[in-house]
Amino acid sequence: MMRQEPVIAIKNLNHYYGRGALKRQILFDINLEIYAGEIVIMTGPSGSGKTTLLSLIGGLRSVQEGSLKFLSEELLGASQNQLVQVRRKIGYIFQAHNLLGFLTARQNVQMAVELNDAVAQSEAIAKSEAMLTAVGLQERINYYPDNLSGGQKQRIAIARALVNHPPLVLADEPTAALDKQSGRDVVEIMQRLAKDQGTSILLVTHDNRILDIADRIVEMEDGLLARDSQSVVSHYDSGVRNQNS
Ligand SMILES: Nc1ncnc2c1ncn2[C@@H]1O[C@H](COP(=O)(O)OP(=O)(O)OP(=O)(O)O)[C@@H](O)[C@H]1O
Repeated sequence: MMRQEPVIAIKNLNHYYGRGALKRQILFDINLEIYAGEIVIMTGPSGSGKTTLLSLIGGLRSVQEGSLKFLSEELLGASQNQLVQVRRKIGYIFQAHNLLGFLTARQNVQMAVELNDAVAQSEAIAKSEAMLTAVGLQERINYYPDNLSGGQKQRIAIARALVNHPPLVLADEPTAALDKQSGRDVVEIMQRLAKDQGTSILLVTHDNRILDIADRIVEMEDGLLARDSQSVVSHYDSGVRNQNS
């Protein structure tokens, strides 16, 4: 079977901050492909370039050198308008969930639906409630974020990121502020929804307790992609192990 086009295809990507004498290279010759439905976890020490790479993939920063394709569309040289269109096709989940405090759980999700396409309000409400139910918040639909736990707030953020069925979700430390069980719940919900919808997830984390949800783990080190496990236990490895046991 032929493999589909990757959702993300990065080739020989370099990135720099500063200019003139202060110019400093932050990313070095990054090569990475992410396919539909894949969950990729990115780890690496602080300052290794993870957030920079995530922001380039998310169309939040302009690509300077190399090639970065989102759904076959080249982002090197893309206009601001093109980047806006790309951002519309991506769900973002950040450590600080960025919910609006004066809106209820449902209204926070509904806003994402209404910003994205011209749907009737009743349909936007129905979609938002269905998504909040999918993340287990059916009893909390009309609550304000301040009256919910950290894990529940993060589940609203997941519902908001996934409600438009984006091909890609970018998550930066989504479990950082959560206790062990809530963090686990949150990533398992992300995993289930991603598999159901065929969404790819790129998740940056320092949280070793959630590595097992990944199809692949990539590791950044000093601006280089130091390690890329094509799968956590490759078929080849498990085959060899079986033969020898
Ligand atoms: N806007 C900026 N201008 C100049 N330098 C920056 C800027 N943003 C980040 N850097 C530098 O680029 C390097 C990579 O930063 P980045 O935030 O991508 O790392 P990170 O791996 O995400 O770190 P952390 O895990 O702490 O979030 C760091 O040395 C940082 O100081």
